[in-house]
Amino acid sequence: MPVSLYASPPGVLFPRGSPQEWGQAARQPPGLLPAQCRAFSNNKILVELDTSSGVATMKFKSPPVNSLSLDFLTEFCISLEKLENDRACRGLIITSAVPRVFSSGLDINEMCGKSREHYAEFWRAVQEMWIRLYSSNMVTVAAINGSSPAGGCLIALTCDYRIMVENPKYIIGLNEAQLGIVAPFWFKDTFVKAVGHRVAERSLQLGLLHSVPEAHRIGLVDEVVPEEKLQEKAAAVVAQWLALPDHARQLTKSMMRKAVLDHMLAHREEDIQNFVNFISKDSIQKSLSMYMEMLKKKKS
Ligand SMILES: CCCCC/C=C\C/C=C\C=C\CC(=O)SCCNC(=O)CCNC(=O)[C@H](O)C(C)(C)COP(=O)(O)OP(=O)(O)OC[C@H]1O[C@@H](n2cnc3c(N)ncnc32)[C@H](O)[C@@H]1OP(=O)(O)O
Repeated sequence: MPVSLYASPPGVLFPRGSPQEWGQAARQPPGLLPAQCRAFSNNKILVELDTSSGVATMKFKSPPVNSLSLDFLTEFCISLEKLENDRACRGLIITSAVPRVFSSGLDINEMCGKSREHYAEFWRAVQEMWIRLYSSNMVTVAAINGSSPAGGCLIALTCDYRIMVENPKYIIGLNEAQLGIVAPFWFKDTFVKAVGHRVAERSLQLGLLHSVPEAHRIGLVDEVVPEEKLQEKAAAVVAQWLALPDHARQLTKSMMRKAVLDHMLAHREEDIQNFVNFISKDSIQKSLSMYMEMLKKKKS
């Protein structure tokens, strides 16, 4: 019997009315999926669950860069909840179906020129995503097949294990400072838990985006593999972790993560207010607009 880490995650988020057909298996033409495979999908995420191994693969499919918009975060949380409640699912591999990008992090458009109410709703969704993934009973592995700045890196850090594809063009890190914004305390805590205080402090203050070998060296990713080996390696890692009795692994995970999770849950409302006040400042809005301009110019 799985042990519930946080039996009923402090949900807030789910949208008024549910526009998508979420919760229904995708209507696959017969024969496309093996009998032991179930799938569900929405606009931004595809999930395939292999019921024989108990492992689901979640693929982000929101081009061009899998940015974490409010819609994306909502769909992400709904799919996590669905898997968490499915007794057939014990492990989760998170990866991208968009070439060269795992996730570009929070959608900057959600943080520019919107109302305070919108910022609060958006930030609550970001928190919810992190709470659900960080407290998940499932074994979670990030199969990072592209660049993964800021919120994208946070998703990877929140998993139990990170495997990244070796590619000289890919980068990963919490680069918030480069945008003139500040990684909140629970991003920082998650990062510190993975790489240690000194490495995290330097990386956060400088807003560093690390190459894949460097990310491996500092412990930000656990393993580096060629692209063609990624899925096989991720499956092997999940199988290794799932070989342990669920209750022992889950209680250990809960114990290791409790302090960080409790700290966040205790300061959740305050954190939303901090975010809203911070992001509403004219100077921060200007920094974000300039950053978006810079991204667009880089292309031309
Ligand atoms: C003291 C109290 C503190 C309280 C807390 C306060 C604040 C905390 C606040 C926020 C925390 C935020 C965390 C974040 O996640 S912020 C987001 C940071 N993300 C980035 O910096 C990534 C930017 N993107 C890239 O570097 C590249 O796009 C990437 C390497 C991912 C891919 O490169 P590629 O060359 O393939 O693609 P591009 O041509 O650059 O992009 C295509 C297209 O997509 C747009 N875009 C990219 N990233 C984002 C994004 N994060 N949000 C929105 N849009 C994005 C890009 O502008 C291009 O658009 P277009 O030109 O085609 O229209």
